[in-house]
Amino acid sequence: MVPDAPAFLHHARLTVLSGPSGVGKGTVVAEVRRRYPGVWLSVSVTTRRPRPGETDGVQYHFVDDAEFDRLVATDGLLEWAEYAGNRYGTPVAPVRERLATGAPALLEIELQGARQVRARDPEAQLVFLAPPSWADLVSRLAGRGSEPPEVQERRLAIAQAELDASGEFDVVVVNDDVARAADELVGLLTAPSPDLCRGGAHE
Ligand SMILES: Nc1ncnc2c1ncn2[C@@H]1O[C@H](COP(=O)(O)OP(=O)(O)OP(=O)(O)O)[C@@H](O)[C@H]1O
Ligand SMILES: Nc1nc2c(ncn2[C@@H]2O[C@H](COP(=O)(O)O)[C@@H](O)[C@H]2O)c(=O)[nH]1
Repeated sequence: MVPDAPAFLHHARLTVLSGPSGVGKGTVVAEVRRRYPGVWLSVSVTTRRPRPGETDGVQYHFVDDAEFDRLVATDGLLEWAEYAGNRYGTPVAPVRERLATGAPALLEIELQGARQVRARDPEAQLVFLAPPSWADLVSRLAGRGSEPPEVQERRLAIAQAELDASGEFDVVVVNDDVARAADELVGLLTAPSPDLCRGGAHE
């Protein structure tokens, strides 16, 4: 039987997983959730069109520009960014509700959003997923085949800047192997926050 979540997964900490497009964030998170279905992942809103196989409300909430504008104007997003011609954002209410229960929350977002989360919540744990090499990243993005070559080029140009910023993150996990990277991410999700080790933020 697959356990719902590790018994020690009880610290209300926000973890952000970031990294260049095609590095394998979605794949590694899917492996973590296959093992532990109780690991909670925020569902972002995006103005990007769904890919074949994507379902509204599962991978993303797919919205139009007017709805995205409305969410920004009403402070409905914890963070948001424009990325390769589309907008993406994290609905704030579900994250707040999740953390209020004392359980951890995971976001899978790009660099600008990770920076915004850090500014709003300095306790958040920022994890950068890196490819073993540039050539691996290029071949993974191409091999996924979900974007035409010109969009892949645009994403790879952004990826270069994202890799340069990996030093801003608390931890860098190399996705050389999905199962191994998932092990590492589970360890990070279940690690007590440094603040809790000191005795709590609100004393
Ligand atoms: N460790 C790995 N070794 C080889 N291939 C991998 C590995 N991890 C992921 N992949 C493959 O790389 C491709 C991209 O993975 P994935 O879609 O998870 O990336 P992503 O970082 O979530 O991308 P995006 O940010 O664009 O959503 C997929 O085809 C996936 O199967
Ligand atoms: N800042 C945010 N970035 C997000 C969010 N949801 C996803 N993303 C990132 O966007 C890119 C592209 O995603 P794709 O699904 O079009 O390949 C990737 O890096 C995602 O991690 C979000 O809510 N905020």
